Amino acid sequence: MLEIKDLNVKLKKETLLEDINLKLLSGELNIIIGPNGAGKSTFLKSLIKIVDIYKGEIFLDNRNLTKSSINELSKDIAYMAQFNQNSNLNTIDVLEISRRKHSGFTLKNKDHDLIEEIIKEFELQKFLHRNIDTLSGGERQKIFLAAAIIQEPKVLLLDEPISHLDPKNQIEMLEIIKRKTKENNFITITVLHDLQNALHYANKIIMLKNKRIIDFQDSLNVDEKMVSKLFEIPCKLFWQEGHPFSFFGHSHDELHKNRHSHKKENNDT
Ligand SMILES: Nc1ncnc2c1ncn2[C@@H]1O[C@H](COP(=O)(O)OP(=O)(O)OP(=O)(O)O)[C@@H](O)[C@H]1O
Repeated sequence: MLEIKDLNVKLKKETLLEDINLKLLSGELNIIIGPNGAGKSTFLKSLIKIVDIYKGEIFLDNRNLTKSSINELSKDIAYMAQFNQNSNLNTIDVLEISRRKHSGFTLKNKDHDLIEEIIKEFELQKFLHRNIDTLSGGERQKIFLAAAIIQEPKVLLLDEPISHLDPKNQIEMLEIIKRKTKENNFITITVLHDLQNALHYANKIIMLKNKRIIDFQDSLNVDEKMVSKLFEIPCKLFWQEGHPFSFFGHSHDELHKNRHSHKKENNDT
Protein backbone atom coordinates (compact mmCIF):
# COMPACT_ATOMS: atom_id res chain seq x y z
CA MET A 1 0.00 0.00 0.00
CA LEU A 2 1.11 3.57 -0.75
CA GLU A 3 0.00 5.90 1.97
CA ILE A 4 0.23 9.64 1.49
CA LYS A 5 -0.33 11.67 4.63
CA ASP A 6 -1.05 15.38 4.63
CA LEU A 7 1.21 16.10 1.65
CA ASN A 8 1.87 19.76 0.85
CA VAL A 9 4.04 21.20 -1.91
CA LYS A 10 5.21 24.80 -2.08
CA LEU A 11 7.32 26.53 -4.70
CA LYS A 12 8.88 29.65 -3.24
CA LYS A 13 5.81 31.19 -1.60
CA GLU A 14 3.19 29.61 -3.83
CA THR A 15 1.33 26.52 -2.65
CA LEU A 16 0.98 23.92 -5.45
CA LEU A 17 -0.57 21.06 -3.44
CA GLU A 18 -2.48 21.18 -0.20
CA ASP A 19 -3.30 18.50 2.37
CA ILE A 20 -3.23 15.45 0.07
CA ASN A 21 -4.27 12.26 1.88
CA LEU A 22 -4.58 8.92 0.03
CA LYS A 23 -4.26 5.20 0.57
CA LEU A 24 -3.59 3.37 -2.70
CA LEU A 25 -3.61 -0.40 -3.06
CA SER A 26 -1.29 -2.80 -4.90
CA GLY A 27 -2.72 -4.18 -8.13
CA GLU A 28 -4.95 -1.14 -8.70
CA LEU A 29 -4.97 1.45 -11.45
CA ASN A 30 -5.66 4.93 -10.04
CA ILE A 31 -6.42 7.61 -12.61
CA ILE A 32 -6.13 11.31 -11.76
CA ILE A 33 -8.50 13.65 -13.54
CA GLY A 34 -8.88 17.40 -13.12
CA PRO A 35 -8.65 20.78 -14.82
CA ASN A 36 -5.47 22.21 -16.35
CA GLY A 37 -3.14 23.60 -13.72
CA ALA A 38 -4.86 21.72 -10.87
CA GLY A 39 -1.62 20.11 -9.69
CA LYS A 40 -1.81 16.61 -11.27
CA SER A 41 1.74 16.57 -12.67
CA THR A 42 3.07 18.24 -9.55
CA PHE A 43 1.55 15.46 -7.47
CA LEU A 44 3.35 12.73 -9.48
CA LYS A 45 6.59 14.74 -9.37
CA SER A 46 6.35 15.13 -5.60
CA LEU A 47 6.13 11.34 -5.17
CA ILE A 48 9.45 10.85 -7.03
CA LYS A 49 10.93 14.06 -5.48
CA ILE A 50 11.39 16.01 -8.68
CA VAL A 51 9.66 18.69 -6.66
CA ASP A 52 10.25 18.96 -2.93
CA ILE A 53 7.65 18.08 -0.37
CA TYR A 54 7.08 20.99 2.01
CA LYS A 55 5.09 19.01 4.56
CA GLY A 56 3.68 15.51 4.93
CA GLU A 57 4.82 11.90 4.70
CA ILE A 58 4.81 9.03 2.20
CA PHE A 59 4.82 5.37 3.23
CA LEU A 60 5.26 2.40 0.89
CA ASP A 61 4.29 -0.86 2.61
CA ASN A 62 4.84 0.92 5.94
CA ARG A 63 8.34 2.07 4.88
CA ASN A 64 8.75 5.81 5.26
CA LEU A 65 9.96 7.22 1.91
CA THR A 66 9.69 10.86 2.90
CA LYS A 67 13.42 11.37 3.36
CA SER A 68 14.61 9.11 0.50
CA SER A 69 16.62 10.60 -2.38
CA ILE A 70 15.52 10.41 -6.04
CA ASN A 71 18.08 7.61 -6.58
CA GLU A 72 16.72 5.56 -3.69
CA LEU A 73 13.13 6.17 -4.80
CA SER A 74 13.83 5.06 -8.36
CA LYS A 75 14.35 1.48 -7.10
CA ASP A 76 10.67 1.38 -6.12
CA ILE A 77 9.07 4.01 -8.34
CA ALA A 78 9.07 4.34 -12.14
CA TYR A 79 8.02 7.67 -13.61
CA MET A 80 7.01 8.58 -17.14
CA ALA A 81 6.97 12.36 -17.64
CA GLN A 82 4.33 14.31 -19.55
CA PHE A 83 6.95 15.71 -21.94
CA ASN A 84 9.74 13.39 -23.01
CA GLN A 85 13.18 14.88 -23.16
CA ASN A 86 15.49 14.32 -26.10
CA SER A 87 18.04 11.69 -25.24
CA ASN A 88 20.03 10.72 -28.36
CA LEU A 89 19.64 7.02 -27.52
CA ASN A 90 18.38 4.07 -29.55
CA THR A 91 15.17 2.33 -28.47
CA ILE A 92 16.98 -0.80 -27.31
CA ASP A 93 19.36 1.34 -25.17
CA VAL A 94 16.40 3.05 -23.48
CA LEU A 95 14.86 -0.34 -22.63
CA GLU A 96 18.12 -1.84 -21.35
CA ILE A 97 18.98 1.21 -19.24
CA SER A 98 15.48 1.10 -17.73
CA ARG A 99 15.74 -2.60 -16.90
CA ARG A 100 19.07 -1.94 -15.12
CA LYS A 101 17.15 0.17 -12.59
CA HIS A 102 15.47 -3.10 -11.59
CA SER A 103 18.24 -5.68 -12.02
CA GLY A 104 21.52 -3.79 -11.62
CA PHE A 105 24.16 -3.07 -14.26
CA THR A 106 24.65 -6.60 -15.64
CA LEU A 107 21.51 -7.89 -17.28
CA LYS A 108 20.86 -11.63 -17.08
CA ASN A 109 19.13 -13.93 -19.58
CA LYS A 110 15.81 -13.46 -17.87
CA ASP A 111 16.12 -9.68 -18.19
CA HIS A 112 16.82 -10.01 -21.93
CA ASP A 113 13.83 -12.37 -22.23
CA LEU A 114 11.63 -9.78 -20.58
CA ILE A 115 12.95 -7.03 -22.86
CA GLU A 116 12.11 -9.28 -25.87
CA GLU A 117 8.63 -9.83 -24.49
CA ILE A 118 7.98 -6.11 -24.02
CA ILE A 119 9.31 -5.33 -27.52
CA LYS A 120 6.73 -7.74 -28.98
CA GLU A 121 3.93 -6.55 -26.72
CA PHE A 122 4.48 -2.89 -27.64
CA GLU A 123 5.34 -3.73 -31.29
CA LEU A 124 8.67 -1.91 -31.13
CA GLN A 125 10.62 -4.26 -33.45
CA LYS A 126 10.85 -1.67 -36.25
CA PHE A 127 12.35 1.00 -34.00
CA LEU A 128 14.90 -0.95 -31.99
CA HIS A 129 17.99 0.56 -33.57
CA ARG A 130 16.50 3.94 -34.35
CA ASN A 131 17.55 7.01 -32.39
CA ILE A 132 14.42 7.86 -30.42
CA ASP A 133 14.79 11.57 -31.22
CA THR A 134 13.94 10.69 -34.84
CA LEU A 135 10.69 8.89 -33.95
CA SER A 136 7.17 10.30 -34.03
CA GLY A 137 5.53 11.57 -30.81
CA GLY A 138 3.34 8.46 -30.58
CA GLU A 139 6.19 6.03 -31.26
CA ARG A 140 8.28 7.71 -28.60
CA GLN A 141 5.43 7.67 -26.09
CA LYS A 142 5.06 3.90 -26.49
CA ILE A 143 8.80 3.43 -25.89
CA PHE A 144 8.78 5.50 -22.71
CA LEU A 145 5.74 3.63 -21.45
CA ALA A 146 7.45 0.30 -22.18
CA ALA A 147 10.57 1.63 -20.41
CA ALA A 148 8.58 2.52 -17.27
CA ILE A 149 6.80 -0.85 -17.15
CA ILE A 150 9.99 -2.86 -17.75
CA GLN A 151 11.39 -1.50 -14.47
CA GLU A 152 8.75 -3.61 -12.70
CA PRO A 153 8.43 -0.99 -9.98
CA LYS A 154 6.25 -1.15 -6.90
CA VAL A 155 4.78 2.22 -7.89
CA LEU A 156 4.20 3.21 -11.53
CA LEU A 157 3.63 6.93 -12.23
CA LEU A 158 2.43 7.84 -15.73
CA ASP A 159 1.77 11.45 -16.74
CA GLU A 160 -0.61 11.52 -19.73
CA PRO A 161 0.92 8.36 -21.25
CA ILE A 162 -1.42 8.16 -24.26
CA SER A 163 -1.78 11.83 -25.26
CA HIS A 164 0.04 11.34 -28.61
CA LEU A 165 -1.52 8.00 -29.55
CA ASP A 166 -4.21 7.19 -32.09
CA PRO A 167 -7.42 5.54 -30.79
CA LYS A 168 -6.24 1.96 -31.44
CA ASN A 169 -2.91 2.52 -29.72
CA GLN A 170 -4.62 4.35 -26.83
CA ILE A 171 -6.83 1.38 -26.11
CA GLU A 172 -3.99 -1.12 -26.52
CA MET A 173 -1.74 0.83 -24.14
CA LEU A 174 -4.47 1.25 -21.51
CA GLU A 175 -5.20 -2.49 -21.71
CA ILE A 176 -1.49 -3.21 -21.14
CA ILE A 177 -1.27 -0.72 -18.24
CA LYS A 178 -4.32 -2.26 -16.57
CA ARG A 179 -3.16 -5.87 -17.10
CA LYS A 180 0.44 -5.26 -15.96
CA THR A 181 -0.82 -3.39 -12.88
CA LYS A 182 -2.89 -6.41 -11.87
CA GLU A 183 -0.39 -9.14 -12.83
CA ASN A 184 2.63 -7.42 -11.24
CA ASN A 185 0.79 -5.87 -8.30
CA PHE A 186 1.88 -2.36 -9.27
CA ILE A 187 0.37 0.65 -7.53
CA THR A 188 -0.27 2.64 -10.69
CA ILE A 189 -1.14 6.35 -10.75
CA THR A 190 -1.90 7.79 -14.18
CA VAL A 191 -2.92 11.28 -15.25
CA LEU A 192 -5.49 11.22 -18.05
CA HIS A 193 -7.65 13.90 -19.68
CA ASP A 194 -10.00 11.46 -21.41
CA LEU A 195 -12.89 10.91 -19.00
CA GLN A 196 -14.41 7.95 -20.86
CA ASN A 197 -11.16 6.00 -20.88
CA ALA A 198 -10.47 7.02 -17.29
CA LEU A 199 -13.82 5.67 -16.09
CA HIS A 200 -13.53 2.53 -18.19
CA TYR A 201 -10.03 1.48 -17.11
CA ALA A 202 -9.51 2.88 -13.60
CA ASN A 203 -10.14 0.97 -10.42
CA LYS A 204 -10.16 4.29 -8.58
CA ILE A 205 -10.56 7.88 -9.75
CA ILE A 206 -8.69 10.69 -8.01
CA MET A 207 -10.28 14.11 -8.64
CA LEU A 208 -7.81 16.94 -8.20
CA LYS A 209 -8.88 20.58 -8.34
CA ASN A 210 -7.27 23.80 -7.11
CA LYS A 211 -4.35 21.93 -5.44
CA ARG A 212 -6.62 19.59 -3.45
CA ILE A 213 -8.23 16.20 -3.82
CA ILE A 214 -11.95 16.87 -3.93
CA ASP A 215 -12.98 13.24 -4.40
CA PHE A 216 -11.48 9.73 -4.42
CA GLN A 217 -13.87 7.10 -5.70
CA ASP A 218 -14.29 3.67 -7.14
CA SER A 219 -14.66 4.46 -10.88
CA LEU A 220 -18.13 2.85 -10.96
CA ASN A 221 -19.35 5.33 -8.33
CA VAL A 222 -18.37 8.48 -10.21
CA ASP A 223 -21.46 10.48 -11.16
CA GLU A 224 -22.42 13.51 -13.26
CA LYS A 225 -22.53 15.82 -10.26
CA MET A 226 -18.95 15.05 -9.25
CA VAL A 227 -17.60 15.50 -12.79
CA SER A 228 -19.59 18.72 -13.38
CA LYS A 229 -18.24 20.13 -10.11
CA LEU A 230 -14.68 19.10 -10.99
CA PHE A 231 -14.60 20.70 -14.45
CA GLU A 232 -17.19 23.45 -13.82
CA ILE A 233 -19.13 22.49 -16.92
CA PRO A 234 -22.32 20.42 -17.21
CA CYS A 235 -21.60 16.76 -17.81
CA LYS A 236 -23.92 13.97 -18.94
CA LEU A 237 -22.73 10.49 -18.09
CA PHE A 238 -24.23 7.10 -18.85
CA TRP A 239 -23.12 3.50 -19.06
CA GLN A 240 -24.01 1.17 -21.87
CA GLU A 241 -22.91 -2.47 -22.02
CA GLY A 242 -20.20 -1.71 -19.48
CA HIS A 243 -18.87 1.32 -21.40
CA PRO A 244 -19.07 4.85 -20.00
CA PHE A 245 -20.12 7.70 -22.32
CA SER A 246 -19.73 11.35 -21.40
CA PHE A 247 -20.82 14.61 -22.97
CA PHE A 248 -19.63 17.98 -21.78
CA GLY A 249 -21.74 21.14 -21.84
CA HIS A 250 -22.74 21.20 -25.50
CA SER A 251 -24.67 24.39 -26.08
CA HIS A 252 -27.71 24.24 -28.35
CA ASP A 253 -27.54 27.78 -29.62
CA GLU A 254 -28.58 28.98 -33.09
CA LEU A 255 -25.17 28.20 -34.58
CA HIS A 256 -25.36 24.52 -33.59
CA LYS A 257 -29.03 24.18 -34.54
CA ASN A 258 -28.24 25.52 -38.02
CA ARG A 259 -25.31 23.17 -38.35
CA HIS A 260 -27.38 20.12 -37.40
CA SER A 261 -30.32 21.03 -39.64
CA HIS A 262 -27.88 21.70 -42.50
CA LYS A 263 -26.39 18.23 -42.02
CA LYS A 264 -29.85 16.68 -41.94
CA GLU A 265 -30.84 18.46 -45.18
CA ASN A 266 -27.69 17.16 -46.88
CA ASN A 267 -28.45 13.64 -45.76
CA ASP A 268 -32.06 13.94 -46.98
CA THR A 269 -31.07 14.92 -50.51
N1 LIG B 1 8.32 25.15 -11.74
C1 LIG B 1 7.20 25.85 -11.61
N2 LIG B 1 7.22 27.19 -11.42
C2 LIG B 1 6.07 27.90 -11.27
N3 LIG B 1 4.84 27.37 -11.29
C3 LIG B 1 4.77 26.04 -11.47
C4 LIG B 1 5.91 25.21 -11.64
N4 LIG B 1 5.49 23.93 -11.81
C5 LIG B 1 4.15 23.98 -11.77
N5 LIG B 1 3.71 25.24 -11.56
C6 LIG B 1 2.30 25.65 -11.47
O1 LIG B 1 1.61 24.77 -10.62
C7 LIG B 1 0.29 24.56 -11.10
C8 LIG B 1 0.04 23.07 -11.27
O2 LIG B 1 0.81 22.59 -12.36
P1 LIG B 1 0.70 21.09 -12.87
O3 LIG B 1 1.66 20.94 -14.01
O4 LIG B 1 0.86 20.19 -11.72
O5 LIG B 1 -0.81 21.07 -13.38
P2 LIG B 1 -1.62 19.90 -14.08
O6 LIG B 1 -2.83 19.64 -13.26
O7 LIG B 1 -0.73 18.75 -14.38
O8 LIG B 1 -2.08 20.64 -15.43
P3 LIG B 1 -2.25 20.16 -16.96
O9 LIG B 1 -3.53 19.39 -17.02
O10 LIG B 1 -2.38 21.49 -17.67
O11 LIG B 1 -1.04 19.40 -17.40
C9 LIG B 1 0.17 25.34 -12.40
O12 LIG B 1 -0.49 26.56 -12.15
C10 LIG B 1 1.60 25.58 -12.81
O13 LIG B 1 1.73 26.76 -13.58
